[in-house]
Amino acid sequence: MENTTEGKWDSLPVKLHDSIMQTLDELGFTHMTPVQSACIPLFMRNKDVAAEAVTGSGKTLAFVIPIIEILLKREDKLKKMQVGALIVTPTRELALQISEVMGQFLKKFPQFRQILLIGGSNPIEDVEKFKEQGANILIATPGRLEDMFRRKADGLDLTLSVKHLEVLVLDEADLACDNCCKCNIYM
Ligand SMILES: Nc1ncnc2c1ncn2[C@@H]1O[C@H](COP(=O)(O)OP(=O)(O)OP(=O)(O)O)[C@@H](O)[C@H]1O
Repeated sequence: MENTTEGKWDSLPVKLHDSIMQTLDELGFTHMTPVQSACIPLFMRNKDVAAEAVTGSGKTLAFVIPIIEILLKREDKLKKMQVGALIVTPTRELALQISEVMGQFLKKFPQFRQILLIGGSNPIEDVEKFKEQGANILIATPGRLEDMFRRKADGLDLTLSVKHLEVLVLDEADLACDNCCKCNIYM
């Protein structure tokens, strides 16, 4: 990537976990992109962050890394059905991409489970998967997410699971709100 001019990862004011540094090394990502060096320190100090950056500027890692760091720093470890982070993204393709990146990093953190909740499959399969494997990080498109909140009768109480939420990411929020007529967010 061309635009990785913002210093090495170890120049961040907060030290990243060794396993994250190792994964970055394996990926060959020696330097941060501007959006990463701007967002990661704020995120890790639990600030609200709104970032606007062009496609391909490395936004995904700017929230994937802090999510893992924030969940690692929790005093009460997340249990199987406790969701600590929710990423909402407008398209299935974006959700898949984020899940792949998250998966690369979670290989070294087997204590965390992620689940991808997107349309195009039978929602009952998602309910069963969630109940069976649990999930601490949700990556979802809005429609399927809303569906999952209505599955108490099928044995999934998502409202209860998200009581432990620490991080909410609205990826491509402008696009999501352009497409969405179900909520009261106006931009
Ligand atoms: N620090 C880095 N060094 C080198 N490559 C990187 C770095 N961060 C991300 N990349 C790579 O750059 C590409 C674009 O990153 P990413 O998909 O996160 O961008 P984005 O801003 O989220 O794009 P989009 O708006 O399309 O979602 C990916 O292939 C990713 O692996």
